[in-house]
Amino acid sequence: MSAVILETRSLTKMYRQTTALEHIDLQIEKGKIYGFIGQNGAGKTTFLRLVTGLAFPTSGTLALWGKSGMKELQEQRKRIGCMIETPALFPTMTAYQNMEVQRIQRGIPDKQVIEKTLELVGLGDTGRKNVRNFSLGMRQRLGIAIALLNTPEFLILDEPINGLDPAGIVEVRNLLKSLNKEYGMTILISSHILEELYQTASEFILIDKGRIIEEIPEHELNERCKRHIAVKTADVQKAMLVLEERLHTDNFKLMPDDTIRLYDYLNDVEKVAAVLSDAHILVTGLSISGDTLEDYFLGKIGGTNNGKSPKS
Ligand SMILES: Nc1ncnc2c1ncn2[C@@H]1O[C@H](COP(=O)(O)OP(=O)(O)OP(=O)(O)O)[C@@H](O)[C@H]1O
Repeated sequence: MSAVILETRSLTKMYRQTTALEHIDLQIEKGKIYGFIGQNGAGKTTFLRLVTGLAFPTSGTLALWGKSGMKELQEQRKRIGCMIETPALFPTMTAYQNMEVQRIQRGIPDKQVIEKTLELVGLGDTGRKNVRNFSLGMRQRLGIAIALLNTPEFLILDEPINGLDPAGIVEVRNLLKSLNKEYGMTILISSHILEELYQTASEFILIDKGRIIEEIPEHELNERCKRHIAVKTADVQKAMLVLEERLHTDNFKLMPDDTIRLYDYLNDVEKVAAVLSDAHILVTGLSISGDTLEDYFLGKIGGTNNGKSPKS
């Protein structure tokens, strides 16, 4: 079993009348990349602030590396690097100078860590260029570099992809993946768009209105969103045989509710219907199903996509 880095039990945060987080039970395991997904106001930042000690819970408990006492938690937090909200950068300074300010503020003695970290995030060659001339992707990477100054084991990033263009998203994605792969760093990243964290995170935690609505690994998410023809019939065994023998495919799966998911012939549903009908199989349902990631997320939280109802 993987080591647990963060564990919360019934973690709750109230702001006067607003319940920002309600009874959050979560476990973050070592070595994984977690995508923390929720719409604006869902409670993501509040959760990350509680973990990093920027705010205190109203009730519930939080443990880091198994430690939960106030003093011990503060000690363990030294093992965390975080970027919560936009990093405060000095635009008229270089990347190196910005890092130096942070290093001194945080009392990190080793000066060499700056060059090493800038290299790591791909900003080693920015020399005398001022931060105001950086692209958004470069600024985000500099923000991440600042979070990495203390060589953390657990990296927490709040919306690091927000506002980035596709090239910037790829830059940040590659960086996070390599930090995870090369250094075994555990990473928790928040976003309001599931699609953005797809291909970066290996686990997804969906949050809505202060509550966790789902925790799902990437492969299961793919499985659920994969487009397929859903075949419903009482004669499941015979239908599967017909698919194999007459359509020459074994690219299907029998689901627990006895629906057959066929991943072939998506452009020729009529052929599937005809073949099953020729074999005298009574088909009670035949439709193309499968969500886009965003539809899936909106379906989970009961929202809509541009006024369209989410698919079930
Ligand atoms: N300091 C605060 N005082 C009062 N209410 C707050 C405070 N911080 C957050 N809230 C409220 O708590 C809820 C959760 O906010 P939070 O910022 O954690 O959401 P979020 O998922 O991070 O969204 P966003 O991406 O918009 O920041 C919201 O209703 C927000 O208005």
